[in-house]
Amino acid sequence: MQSDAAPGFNARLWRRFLAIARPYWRSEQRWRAASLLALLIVLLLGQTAFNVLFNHETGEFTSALAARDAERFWSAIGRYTAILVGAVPIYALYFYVRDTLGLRWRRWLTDHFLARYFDQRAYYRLTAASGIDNPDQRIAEDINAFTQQSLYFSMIVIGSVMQLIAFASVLWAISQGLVYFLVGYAIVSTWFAGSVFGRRLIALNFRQLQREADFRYNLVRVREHAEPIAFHDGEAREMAALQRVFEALYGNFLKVLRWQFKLNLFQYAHSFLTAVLPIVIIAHEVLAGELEVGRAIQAAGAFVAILSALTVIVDHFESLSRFSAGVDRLHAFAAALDQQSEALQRSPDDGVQQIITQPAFGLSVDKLTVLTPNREHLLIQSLALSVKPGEGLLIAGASGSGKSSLLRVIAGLWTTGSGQVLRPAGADMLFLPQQPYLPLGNLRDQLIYPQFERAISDSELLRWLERVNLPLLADRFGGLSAEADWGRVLSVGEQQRLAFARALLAKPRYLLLDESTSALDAANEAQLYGQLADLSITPISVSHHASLLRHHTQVLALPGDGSWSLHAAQGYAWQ
Ligand SMILES: Nc1ncnc2c1ncn2[C@@H]1O[C@H](COP(=O)(O)OP(=O)(O)OP(=O)(O)O)[C@@H](O)[C@H]1O
Repeated sequence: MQSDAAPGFNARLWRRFLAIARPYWRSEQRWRAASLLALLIVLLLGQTAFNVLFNHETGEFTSALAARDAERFWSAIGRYTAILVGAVPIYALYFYVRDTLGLRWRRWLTDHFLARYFDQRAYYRLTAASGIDNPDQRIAEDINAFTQQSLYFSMIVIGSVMQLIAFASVLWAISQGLVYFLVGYAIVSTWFAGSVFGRRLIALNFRQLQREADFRYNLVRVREHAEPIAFHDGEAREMAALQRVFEALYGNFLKVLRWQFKLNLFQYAHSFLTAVLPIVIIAHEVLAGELEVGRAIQAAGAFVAILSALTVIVDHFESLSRFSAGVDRLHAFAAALDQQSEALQRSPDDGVQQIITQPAFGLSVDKLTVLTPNREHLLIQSLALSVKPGEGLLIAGASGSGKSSLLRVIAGLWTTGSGQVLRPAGADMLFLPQQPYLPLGNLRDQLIYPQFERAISDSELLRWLERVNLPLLADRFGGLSAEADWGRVLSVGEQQRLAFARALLAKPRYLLLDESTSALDAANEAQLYGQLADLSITPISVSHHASLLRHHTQVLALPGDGSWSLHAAQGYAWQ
């Protein structure tokens, strides 16, 4: 898996963050989002106000205790309790609103990325070309982390500014020297944290996200290919591969931990010093009787509040570095999706030739030259043919000669090469692969995929199952509403017949069959092809079965060197 460029903590990251964040705040949901954000800021203001009040009362009852003034002490405690009653709901509501807004943002951004992921089959092209590892993780987890963390950090920054304003006057009134010291201290510690830990931790966290995703992807592959692995007795090899991927994850995590340890040393030294420094600095005023103890405590509280506001970056360094790694991963994903769509929109004048597909009633190709997606191999050169309705085409040739590739071109999945394809649009042309795709869902879903909204009666669906020689299938699983992992519980031949029933039901004018009946016996195969003729569906088949000749009118022979020849199916001498 190719890695994205190493990230950094800089203006570029900020621009990337804005590029991902901005669309939601300009979307149709912006008013709702803005109101929740405004509410959040109000709640944050409330929190800051309560922090100041708490700090003040803490100073008050400490001074009262020091002066052994019971009345002053109990009245301060009374006020403290009243403040508490007001503060608790504000604090709780703050988190509820923040996370609700985060969740709404996540839903919008997920929809947004999913739409781009499925637009013009980007999910298909991405796997082949872009070098974007684990798009699933980017959609499922990176978006979640992005929305949550963006709000978390924004609120921290806004809260810090409020805290700064609220406490600055308190501290200024008590000790101006402390304010000067504090500003210098904040600048030095932020600079130190940034220069020593910055780049390093971000790059390590970036790699960690990637390795975690790789590990999970490898585990998913084992689950998906459990049967072939078991047939191969491949456990040792799979386990070794998984251990290797995990070792890479482990090694990187160890490095993260070592740097976290150093960062923690610094952060704890920083925070303990913060607790004691202000008292040390103003102790002489208290000792000289110029300042009440409570005022000193209040000053120390204000000092800590302001310092934490000024050093937000130091305090949140670890999570900020993970956040920026996630921003980079999402940005790379978005950029790859944009690239895909730009490449598709590029006109032939841009110098890169593409196969042009246009809608038509029948199917024909002209001057069609097909290259592999990396443009390295010429598969077919200057092909010209037309398939009239009712006159099926059988594509024959050695393995690797480009038979399936031609179907991919006709289906519009590949555009590398030149020439023209005229083909029926949309549902008038359908594709049946050798290994059928059986989506998650019940038996009914398998038959009507992908048009789930189509209303077809159960009796009709059952009739279609009978027509592909699966009369007992529904009964066997408890009816059409039965759910199962169909790819596992059905034999490949049954899966092929089920997919065939789906194709018959959709009744396209042309059906592309890529060895779609390879697992069936000759009688079943003949019966299915017979159904195509009954429904006036014209087959364009890739097959190694000579028995299929009689269901087609023409044969396209591909020897594998780019050349081709077209023959009448009747009397064709199968090689
Ligand atoms: N995504 C791809 N990128 C690069 N080369 C590819 C890609 N897909 C297929 N090829 C290559 O293109 C050639 C033709 O592949 P294709 O799948 O069309 O063969 P085929 O004639 O259908 O073979 P078979 O009968 O074995 O299924 C092969 O050499 C294959 O390795």
